[in-house]
Amino acid sequence: MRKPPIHKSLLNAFRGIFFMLRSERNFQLEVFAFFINIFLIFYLKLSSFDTILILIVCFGVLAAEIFNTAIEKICDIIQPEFDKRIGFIKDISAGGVILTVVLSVIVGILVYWKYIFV
Ligand SMILES: Nc1ncnc2c1ncn2[C@@H]1O[C@H](COP(=O)(O)OP(=O)(O)OP(=O)(O)O)[C@@H](O)[C@H]1O
Repeated sequence: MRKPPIHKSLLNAFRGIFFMLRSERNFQLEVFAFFINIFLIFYLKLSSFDTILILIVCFGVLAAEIFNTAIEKICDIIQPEFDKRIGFIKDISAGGVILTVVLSVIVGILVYWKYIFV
């Protein structure tokens, strides 16, 4: 298959993100949390280093959610019926998202602590 031009590939990728925004509740919540962080970055005047830390963990969670959803969709195509193995794969995939969320909470507490309480 011929490779699509770069602008077409970008368009496809953004369509994927739009699909996530429209249909995935967890992703919507994580995008909401992302905008709260953007607000806090400006409101608390975070340093460049802390801003980068917050942005890395925010985008990490969003990317993990997207990969998790992709894995779930593939699972649903491969096996629409109940299957313990599919359940296990989906649980593992969801576990990956949880890990990124835990990291983001830890980083969030350590970063914002300095600006709010110190
Ligand atoms: N085909 C299946 N066979 C067995 N268990 C399944 C199957 N589909 C889903 N499950 C179980 O239900 C859970 C939720 O799966 P579902 O596809 O509904 O994802 P979801 O509600 O979008 O979850 P998430 O919040 O992780 O995005 C899975 O983690 C798994 O334990």
